[in-house]
Amino acid sequence: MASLFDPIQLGDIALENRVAMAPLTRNRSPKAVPNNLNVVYYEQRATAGLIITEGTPVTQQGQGYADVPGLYLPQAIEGWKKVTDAVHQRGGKIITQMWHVGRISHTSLQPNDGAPVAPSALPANGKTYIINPDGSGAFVETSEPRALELSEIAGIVDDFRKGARAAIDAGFDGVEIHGANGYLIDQFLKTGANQRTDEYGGSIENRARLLLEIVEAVAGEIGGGRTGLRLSPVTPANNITEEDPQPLFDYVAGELGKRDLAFIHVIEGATGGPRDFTQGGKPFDYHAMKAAYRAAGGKGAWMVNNGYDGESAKAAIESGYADVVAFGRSFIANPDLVERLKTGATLNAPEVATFYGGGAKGYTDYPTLEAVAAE
Ligand SMILES: C=C(C(=O)O)c1ccccc1
Repeated sequence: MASLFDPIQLGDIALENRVAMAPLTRNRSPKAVPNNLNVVYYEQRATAGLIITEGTPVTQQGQGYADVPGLYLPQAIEGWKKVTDAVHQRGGKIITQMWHVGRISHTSLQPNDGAPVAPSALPANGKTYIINPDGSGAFVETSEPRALELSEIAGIVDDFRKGARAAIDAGFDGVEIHGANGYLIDQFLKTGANQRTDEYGGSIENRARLLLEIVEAVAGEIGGGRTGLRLSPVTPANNITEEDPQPLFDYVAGELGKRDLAFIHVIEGATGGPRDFTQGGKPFDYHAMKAAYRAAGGKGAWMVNNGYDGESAKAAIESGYADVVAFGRSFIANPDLVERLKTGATLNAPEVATFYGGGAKGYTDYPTLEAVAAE
């Protein structure tokens, strides 16, 4: 029976333990370039079995929030090299989450102040975070999106392929494709945001087409053994809705099972909220989704996330349901989370007020057990 602290092979990536750091947006990389403070933050958390970086847009069009790091500027790749070197020197493993926000953006963040793009011209009626000309930060309404032309879609698929190559050039051990939380790929998957009438809309097969094309392009570029994918079947994040998630995600899981991937990362319930959240009026069966993946030949690790603590994480691994458990807020506040879970030590409480934006406070100043003992 496996334990949360046993090593595991995630495709081509060997992990020391099964505790992953979930992707966490922190808005601390001005001009989309990773900086030395980011290096310290990730290095501090290198004892994670796997670090998944914050969402990292593959293009400026894919950027939806101020001060998030990208994969599309040469100086950003140089910045990421410092991060990956530091984590590797501590013996850690790190991948980046490749992101396209779709409609969750604002004209001020878009190329030529243009409209954000989406499967259909349906606004998210949500909020995003921008930096005003005077340097002050502000949450604003997301801008009205425009529907992507059919002729534009191949270019977005290629942007993910190029992003994956850039990630490997920056020293990452692999990538996670961000297919969750109401961003572009999730917008195409779900009926609440996708009302296209071409081959990317309507049927489940058509709505899953973009996701599968991106998976194939990325795995084709860097190898499936260094490619993972994050999905969120029922989340309401960014006002995304789906009228019948089970058949959609059983189909997606079955199609992914036919492709070589290192892992599938599933957010259970509402992101950062209730695990029993549902859409379409009935409970979602995550075990059925995993069974569809394995039945189709899927050999990638099964990573789970959302509201896990030490005990429920250990149970999920020891039962054989999950192979890896990803922790978000706990890693914000506990750089040495693995040690704390192993020893049953009390966890630092995360300070929500400093989650997004700012500097070292609430980012690199959380104490480790070692630091407290040395006081
Ligand atoms: C990348 C995010 C996600 O996946 O939900 C995100 C973005 C902004 C704030 C919190 C989370």
